[in-house]
Amino acid sequence: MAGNIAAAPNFQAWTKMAEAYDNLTGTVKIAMVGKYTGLSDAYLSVVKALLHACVACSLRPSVEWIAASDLEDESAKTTPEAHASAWETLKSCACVLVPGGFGDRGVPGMILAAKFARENNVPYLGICLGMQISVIEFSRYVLGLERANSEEFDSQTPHPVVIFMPEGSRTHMGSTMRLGSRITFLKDPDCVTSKLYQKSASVDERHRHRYEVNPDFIGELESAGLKFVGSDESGKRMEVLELPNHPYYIGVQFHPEFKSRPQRPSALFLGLILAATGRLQTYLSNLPDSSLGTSQ
Ligand SMILES: NC(=O)CC[C@H](N)C(=O)O
Repeated sequence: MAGNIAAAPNFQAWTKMAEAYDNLTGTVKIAMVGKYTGLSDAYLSVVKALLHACVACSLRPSVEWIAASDLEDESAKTTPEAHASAWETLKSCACVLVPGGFGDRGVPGMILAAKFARENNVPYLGICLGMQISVIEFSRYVLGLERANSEEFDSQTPHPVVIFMPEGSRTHMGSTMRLGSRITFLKDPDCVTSKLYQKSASVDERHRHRYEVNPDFIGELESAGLKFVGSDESGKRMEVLELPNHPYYIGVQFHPEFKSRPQRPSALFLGLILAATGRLQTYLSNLPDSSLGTSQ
């Protein structure tokens, strides 16, 4: 049964990558603003996706964990040292990432982090909850809807910019949770997201959420400058937002970290690291030839 004996594994490419990583000297500081910052395993896929993207850029990631609640105004009164240090750390980073999450703890701090990134041209990637945070932030501070919120955090909000949109899927399990791989259509071939995904018109990424951007507010948000460049096949579920005229400001309802692999970094994590190090425009203008081989 010689035919069934596995060939000796070929670790050449892996060894080369590991050796290259051992010799990397440059680092990039990434502010990770979340709820469970004491539990880095809670965001393991995100941390690995950052590593894959950084290695593709010949850099080491330096992940700076910021407890979102330390950024809040309330913390300036109750824990002034933690507040000062959280802001100092945020300001020292080359980019900001707000990962997925559930529940309202830390949400006001995440909103402040998204506002800081938007106003100061700091590259930002918001994943799932992080995208919803961007929409709340933009609604409050650009549209002037002071109490804009997600129904998840304030069921009485007069401006529900993020709402529960049950799907009742016959093909996907998960009760009220929208789970699994779904196709996102990118309508504008010139948007940064489409370019990063090798000029794709659609991408297939994984989901894990209940709430979505309220379709009733899309017109108002877009007129004020926030662009929804990706949606599901119905056109009603927003999947990707971008802020044009910003070095890199992207929010995604899906979780690009789950399909990231060593040597096949997630397109959007790669974009974040390239933008954080001032290399995004060169990379985009040289596509497709200089592609770093992303995961889709
Ligand atoms: N995975 C997430 O970030 C979920 C975001 C939000 N809590 C929702 O259910 O829609």
